Amino acid sequence: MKQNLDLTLYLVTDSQMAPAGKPLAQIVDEAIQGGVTIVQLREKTAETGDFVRTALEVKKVTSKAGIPLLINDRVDVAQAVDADGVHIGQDDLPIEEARRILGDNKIIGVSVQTAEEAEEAIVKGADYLGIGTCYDTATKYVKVGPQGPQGVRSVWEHALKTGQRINRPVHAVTIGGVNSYNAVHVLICTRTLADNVSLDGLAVVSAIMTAESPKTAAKLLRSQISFALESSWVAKQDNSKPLGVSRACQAIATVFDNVKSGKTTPLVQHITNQVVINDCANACLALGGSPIMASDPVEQHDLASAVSSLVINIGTVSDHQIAGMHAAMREARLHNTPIVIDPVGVGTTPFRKQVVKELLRDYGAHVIKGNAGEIAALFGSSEMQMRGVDAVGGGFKDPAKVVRELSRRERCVVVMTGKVDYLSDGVSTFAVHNGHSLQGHITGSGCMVGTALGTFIHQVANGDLLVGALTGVVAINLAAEAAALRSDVKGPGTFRAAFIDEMYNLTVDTLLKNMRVERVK
Ligand SMILES: Nc1ncnc2c1ncn2[C@@H]1O[C@H](COP(=O)(O)OP(=O)(O)OP(=O)(O)O)[C@@H](O)[C@H]1O
Ligand SMILES: Cc1ncsc1CCO
Repeated sequence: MKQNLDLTLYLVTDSQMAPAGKPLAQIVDEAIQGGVTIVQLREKTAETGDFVRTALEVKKVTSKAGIPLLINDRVDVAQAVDADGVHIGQDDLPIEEARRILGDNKIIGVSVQTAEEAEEAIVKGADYLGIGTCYDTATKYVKVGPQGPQGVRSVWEHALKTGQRINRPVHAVTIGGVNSYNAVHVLICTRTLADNVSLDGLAVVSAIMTAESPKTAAKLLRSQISFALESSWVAKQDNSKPLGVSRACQAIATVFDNVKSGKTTPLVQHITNQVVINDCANACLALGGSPIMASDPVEQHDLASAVSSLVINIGTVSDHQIAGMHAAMREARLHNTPIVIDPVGVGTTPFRKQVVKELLRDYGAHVIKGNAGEIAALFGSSEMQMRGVDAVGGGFKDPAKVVRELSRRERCVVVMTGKVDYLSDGVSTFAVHNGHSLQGHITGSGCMVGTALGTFIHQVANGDLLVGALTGVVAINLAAEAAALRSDVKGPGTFRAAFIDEMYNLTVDTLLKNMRVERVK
C-alpha cells in the first residue's frame, strides 16, 4: 500500500450538505479529530479558482494531521495544490492519463460499480477502488443503483482475484448510504466467502457532512468499523477454531446455567406475530429471560440501549410492523445487539419475501431461524416448499450443506428446525436430535425456538453465536421431551401448557444428560 494510505474511514466532502456558514476546512478538521483517515475533496459545481482555494484550506488541515488529501476528478486542481492524489470516476480522465500526469508517487483511486470495471481499474494501476453503490443515497455520488453489501462483495471478490492474477495488492472501500447504523453489517457482509478478506474501510459522505458534530460522528463510525474488523464475537467463519462436540456441550451448559441461575437476565425484545405473542413471552420468562413485546417505530430508539437481544418474526407482518422492524434493527446494529430473524412463511408470498430480503440487505442478522420450507425459500432451493407457515416436502438431500452455505452467504448463524435441527455458522455445523413430534402439533413451536435463541445468544459477546443458538434449540427441545412424557399431557392443548412448565423446570443436569448434539461437518 502507498505510504500513508489508510482507507479505514474515508470522508468524501460535499459542501452543499455542510451546515450553512461552517467552513469546509473546519468540518474536515473536526472529522479528522474523530478518526477520519483520508479525505477526498469533491466539488462538482465549483469554479476552478474556488476549488483551488478550498483545496488549499483543506490541505492545511490534512497536512497538519498527516493524512492524505485526494481531489475528485480534477487532476489539474490536484496538481495546483500538490494534493496526495485524485479520485476518478468511470467518465473522468482515463487512469493511465492521470498516472502519466501525476506520477507514481501520487494516489489514484477509482469508482467502480461492476466486476469488469474493478478488473480494468486494477490492471491499469489504481491504488484503491471505491465500490458502490452500496445503498441508496441522496448524494448521487454513483450512478448505478444500490447493489447491497452482497453485490459489493462480489465486485470485491473479483477485484481480489484480479490482483492475485497480476500479483498486485488490491485495496477498496465501499460507498453509498453507509453510516454508523449499517457499518458493522456492511463490513461483515462484504468479507469474501472464500478467504474472509475484509474491505479496507468505508467511505461516507452525509453521515459526517450533515452531522451536528463531525468529530462525534466520525468517532462513532471508527468504533463501529474497529468492532467489525477486529471483534471476535461476530461469526468470523475463518476455520481457526472449529467447535468440537464436547466443547460445544460444555459451552451450552454454561450459557444455559448463566441464564437459568439468574446470573444474567436478558431483556429479549420481540417484534412478533399475533398468533404466538403470549406463548413467546411466557417461554422467554420460563427460560430465565425477560420479554418485552414492542413494535412501534416511535419507541425503538429509547428502548435500544436496554435490550439484550432482538427477535424479529414476520408471522403476521403489516406495514406498521415493518416500520418498527426497520427502526429496531437499525438501533440494534448501532448497539451491536444480536438480532434473530424468524422469516415465518417467507416462501408463501412475494410480500413476505420482499420484507425479509430488505431486512437482510439493510441490517443482516446474527441468527436466521426457519423451518425447512422457509430456509429453502431463502436459499433459493425447490427441494422443499411451503404451505402457509408450514414446510412441505421430503426434506433436503444434504441439509447440513444448505445451512452451511446460507450461513456463509448471509454471514450469520442459520438454524433450520424440523425433526432434526441443523445449525451452522459457516464453519461448524451441528445436528440436534432432541425434541418431540407434539411440537409439530401446536402452533408457534418454531416461534418459541426463535424466543429461546434470543434468550441465549445475548451473552456471547466474546464467545460464539453458534453456542448461544445451540443452547436455545437444545433447551426448547428437552423441555418438549419432558412435557411429552408427563402423564397429564393428553394432546396438543395440555402439551402446550406442560411445555412452558418444563422450560421452567429444566435443569443443567438434565441438559447435560439428555442433549443429543452431533457435529455433522
Ligand atoms: N417430529 C419432530 N420430532 C422432534 N422435534 C420436532 C418435530 N417436529 C418439530 N420439532 C421441533 O419443534 C420445533 C419447531 O420446529 P418446526 O420445524 O416444527 O417449526 P415451525 O414449522 O417453524 O413451527 P411454527 O410455524 O408452528 O412456529 C423445533 O425445535 C423442532 O426441533
Ligand atoms: C399460524 C400462523 N400464521 C401466521 S404466524 C403463525 C404462527 C406460527 O408460525
